[in-house]
Amino acid sequence: MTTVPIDNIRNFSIVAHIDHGKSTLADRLIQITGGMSDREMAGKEQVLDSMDIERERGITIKAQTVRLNYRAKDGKDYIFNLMDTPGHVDFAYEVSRSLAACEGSLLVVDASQGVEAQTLANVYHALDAGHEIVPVLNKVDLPAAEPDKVKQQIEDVIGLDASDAVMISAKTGLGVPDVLEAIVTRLPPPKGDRGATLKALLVDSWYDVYLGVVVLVRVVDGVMKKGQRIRMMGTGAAYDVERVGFFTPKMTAVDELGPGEIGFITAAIKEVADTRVGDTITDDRKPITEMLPGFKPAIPVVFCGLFPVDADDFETLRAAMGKLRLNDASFSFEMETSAALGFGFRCGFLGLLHLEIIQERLSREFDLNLIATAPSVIYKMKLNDGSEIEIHNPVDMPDVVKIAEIEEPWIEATILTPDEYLGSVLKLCQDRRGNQKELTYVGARAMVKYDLPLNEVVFDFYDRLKSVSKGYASFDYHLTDYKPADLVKMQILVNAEPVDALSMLVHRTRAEGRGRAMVEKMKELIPPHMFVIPIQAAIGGKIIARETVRALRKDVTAKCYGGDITRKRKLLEKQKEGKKKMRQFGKVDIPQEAFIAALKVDS
Ligand SMILES: Nc1nc2c(ncn2[C@@H]2O[C@H](COP(=O)(O)OP(=O)(O)OP(=O)(O)O)[C@@H](O)[C@H]2O)c(=O)[nH]1
Repeated sequence: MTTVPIDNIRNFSIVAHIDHGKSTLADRLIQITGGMSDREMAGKEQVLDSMDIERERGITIKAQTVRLNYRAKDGKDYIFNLMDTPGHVDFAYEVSRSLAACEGSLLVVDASQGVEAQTLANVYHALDAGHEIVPVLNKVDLPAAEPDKVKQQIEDVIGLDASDAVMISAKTGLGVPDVLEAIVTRLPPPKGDRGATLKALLVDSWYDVYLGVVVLVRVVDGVMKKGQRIRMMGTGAAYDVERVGFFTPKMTAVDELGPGEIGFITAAIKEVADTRVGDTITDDRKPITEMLPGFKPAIPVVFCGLFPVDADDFETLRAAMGKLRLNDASFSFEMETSAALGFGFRCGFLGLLHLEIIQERLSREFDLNLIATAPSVIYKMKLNDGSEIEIHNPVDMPDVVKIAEIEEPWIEATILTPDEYLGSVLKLCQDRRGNQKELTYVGARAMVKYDLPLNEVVFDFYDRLKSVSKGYASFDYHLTDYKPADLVKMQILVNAEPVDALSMLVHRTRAEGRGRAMVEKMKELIPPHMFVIPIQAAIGGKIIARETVRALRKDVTAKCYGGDITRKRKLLEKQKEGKKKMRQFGKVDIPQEAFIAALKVDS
């Protein structure tokens, strides 16, 4: 294999709002440049995030890269490294680190939809990474496409020159060859010195069942070779490189990667945790002294407890979480016990979507039936003795008399919505204690910026936003700072006993509404017992809402008149099955649905 001159390399990402056609375009580029045969492509839509790769890679949110060969109109051969980036707000961190390995981005905007919240968020990440950007208007085959309007939006809202935007239909293939030429002529090649000592960026790493830990690298200077002894500067660990290669998207082995190239290496690295994303890799024998800028670690911001419905599943749950964590260092968990729910885990996530993905995978792939407690954010508490603590589980909150001040995290949210839903969107943000910062228009759509407490967003904000805007509003956010807040710990008492899994920190002004909604939901879902069950919401000793489940004597076998014994047994079996989905709490059986419903209520 001949080495390619650095000037003939182009490293780029595709940034877009969800559904604007990023994966479809990536597939087209792979197909045209011959990265996969038509047969391989057929029936395998969306190569970049297809289910098999998702399975192989363990998790869809991981960035990955594909190398493409392209002979341009100038007659020269180019190498493209196309780096995939996740689209969702929770993974902004992963987007930034993928972008750090490239010099340019294709900004894909659906010409029938226009600029959306994540178009903005992602393009700003690309600009922050110093990228050259080529705007691409997709879906021009649709009758509703309005490319001229969308070009204007890109200029007005983002401030990018869109006069040379490439017009394409990733679906039909129209205009896609122009994208390939634009990559060559409008994106810059990487810079790097082949003769210098090895300096490479550790972009990502994951566990592969056959190869062990695979590390994705971007070589900046020098050459990464098979057999070379490398050193990870951040951790200080040294390894002998065993394999070097790239993805086409199939794994292809080579002897070396030169400056500007992106590919993978394997070495005898035991665990993904031994690699630090953003670390600088150098030659162990003559190490460089200055590290690359690196990244801030992704820190969990949303926490919740996950408990198996069936206590016997605890070990299975622990093993399943361990497996998921292998390829997702931003997911954290530690053991937790709850009087109501038994043994489980306190888990940390990058955001609500991340939480949903993990929960969904635990139940789908590991067949686990789980109860999740109310999501919580990290609160900072200043205590009267001058110390400061961080609380991410309401159960750990110290006695109120010891607390001098509580601070909660705030976010800045950007929401784009068609004008007709603006009123409802503003009301939703206002109800969630938001402060409006800006209201402008992007074509016919309103763009609002709100400061919101993260604590109010973790409670079904996405769902509410979608429902009040009939799915048309788009949303993006980033954390800003901590602000003092008048928060109280609200408890739910069933039969006069607090259910720890349902305690939460809420703003004082919102406590009564939420407490009322929760007890009402619980009342509907707790079946009548042989005694009266009071359900109360309380702050400290003060009851703020109350409902009562009336008593009922329920004899399921009474109907059988003592006659048919098999029928009687069947009924008892059935009742036992029903019981399995219940949590025994004191003398009361609370069905799993009651926990879920109580935590989902909106007030
Ligand atoms: N009509 C038309 N539909 C397209 C075009 N490009 C993509 N689509 C469709 O738009 C939908 C979204 O495309 P994707 O490629 O999955 O979008 P994405 O941006 O990768 O979305 P995520 O993977 O969710 O981030 C799919 O149903 C595609 O078939 C196009 O040029 N024209």
